[in-house]
Amino acid sequence: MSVLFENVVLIGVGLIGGSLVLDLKRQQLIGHVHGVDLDAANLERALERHVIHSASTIMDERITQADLIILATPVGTVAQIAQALKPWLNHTCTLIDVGSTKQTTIDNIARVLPEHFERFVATHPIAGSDRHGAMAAQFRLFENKKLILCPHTQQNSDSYQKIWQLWQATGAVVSELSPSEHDEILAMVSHLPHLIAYSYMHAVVGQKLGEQALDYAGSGFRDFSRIAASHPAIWTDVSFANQDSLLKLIDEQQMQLQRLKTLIKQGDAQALYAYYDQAEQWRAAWPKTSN
Ligand SMILES: NC(=O)C1=CN([C@@H]2O[C@H](COP(=O)(O)OP(=O)(O)OC[C@H]3O[C@@H](n4cnc5c(N)ncnc54)[C@H](O)[C@@H]3O)[C@@H](O)[C@H]2O)C=CC1
Ligand SMILES: O=C(O)C(=O)Cc1ccc(O)cc1
Repeated sequence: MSVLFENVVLIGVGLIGGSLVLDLKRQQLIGHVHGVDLDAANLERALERHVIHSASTIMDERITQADLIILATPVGTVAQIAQALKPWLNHTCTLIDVGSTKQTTIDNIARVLPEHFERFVATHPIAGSDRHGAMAAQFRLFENKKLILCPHTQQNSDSYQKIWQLWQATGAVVSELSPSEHDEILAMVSHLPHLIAYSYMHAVVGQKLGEQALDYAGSGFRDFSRIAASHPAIWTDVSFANQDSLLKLIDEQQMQLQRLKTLIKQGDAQALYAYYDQAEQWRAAWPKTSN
């Protein structure tokens, strides 16, 4: 495949943005990568690790040369970054994001950069970890992982096709969802699980023996709580951006816990067994249909 983009600006040189440009540079699908990040020390590490070729803590005239801009910062920063980009964007530049929620980002780009909206492609890799920053960037993070594109009504087909190709080149399995479906679905399988993991840490440590209890926790607790070590900036922004879906799901979760409480209090072993058995079957069947 020939070079897809000659001049890339990566805004947010962290786990996701850094991993994406590492793969694309290795395959020579992109040329020069200029990193922009608020954190100067993080940019130093990115330069040392050859994640990016040049770096800046501010938007400047280098943006005008970009034929691809990758937005890889927490979703709550998008409107303000779009505003800062506005004076520098050339009209043929493709703009993408990698954020965990899609609707508010699409709305913000349409509002702040209306003349550029057709060249904005909303993307979301369902891959990552609880690590963050340029030191966490790694090759092949997206291989065999799902990648969701959320096309919008004004989509420029040239930008869209190229971004599809770009993600396919990382080994990701690309599919499409509408932004609203995306946010509703990801609330269930990614966002609420993170919020529950955070809240469970509070529930445990809030107990009299809580801190001591952590010394005795095993692999089940390790698996369940790993995502509570994720960066709070990401999840604070996700919580607000996807609040409609999340608030409904929190209510639903409270009802499920209430149901458990009732079954235990009633001593209804049969109903409790059936409840666990059903969940066990759904979970056991799941990896067969997932990549
Ligand atoms: N962590 C994960 O596993 C996944 C995260 N995402 C999404 O990818 C995006 C990036 O997340 P990560 O790479 O995990 O985060 P990260 O924390 O590793 O990297 C984000 C970088 O953005 C910088 N930053 C924050 N605000 C900024 C601003 N206003 N201007 C310039 N730089 C700024 C930070 O200093 C940091 O270096 C987020 O929108 C997140 O929702 C998507 C898939 C997986
Ligand atoms: O740490 C994990 O396992 C994750 O769930 C990673 C993750 C975090 C945020 C996303 O939007 C997508 C994937």
